[in-house]
Amino acid sequence: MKWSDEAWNRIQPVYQKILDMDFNKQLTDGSLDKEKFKFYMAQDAYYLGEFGKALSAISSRMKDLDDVLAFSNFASGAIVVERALHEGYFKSLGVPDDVKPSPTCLLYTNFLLNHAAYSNVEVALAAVLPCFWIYKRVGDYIYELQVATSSNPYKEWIDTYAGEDFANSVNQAISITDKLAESSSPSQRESMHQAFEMATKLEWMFWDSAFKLEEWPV
Ligand SMILES: Cc1ncc(CN)c(N)n1
Repeated sequence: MKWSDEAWNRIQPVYQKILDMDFNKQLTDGSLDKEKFKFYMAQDAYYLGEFGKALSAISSRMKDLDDVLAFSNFASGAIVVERALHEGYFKSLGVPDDVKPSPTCLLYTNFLLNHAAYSNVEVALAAVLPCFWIYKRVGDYIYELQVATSSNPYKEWIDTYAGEDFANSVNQAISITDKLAESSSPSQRESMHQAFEMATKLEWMFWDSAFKLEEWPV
């Protein structure tokens, strides 16, 4: 069985919880409170900048030049989206440019940067993979359900992750991760699973923190 098939099976309980989240249900039917979406957008812009740096660090650690190029393209793609959020949603929603990360956002981005810098590269790949794969699956799921209510104010955001370009990046990231997993030892493959599962939980926490408008306790 491919590493990615095993990984996807192992995260099913958390993935189902993600589909069931109020944030995603309300985004789908368009009833999500604007403040929550605004909070999410601001945090996501911070997240994407740090995610771009993690992808860039991973790119520099790859051996195969095609993989260096792929991760370097993913990194620039993340930063292009971050810039577009500032130009688009930040202006239309009135989000200030200097976003301070929430506790969950900081936890998640530091988790990714830490793996990108210090873990074996295949584990670093497994840590960033949910950022691609879960968004693709959740994006497709929301897209399918929202068609009936095309007046949804969040339609533009929903369309972003249901597009073909993103699908190609996701498939490429999965197959590079599988390739590295094939030449990894059983214990390295297990470390990859643990990083993948932890990042999946952090994805859940990221949506949850936006729904709660999470603040620093002190
Ligand atoms: C938190 C989060 N995770 C993943 C993605 C998709 N790259 C995102 N925009 N934001």
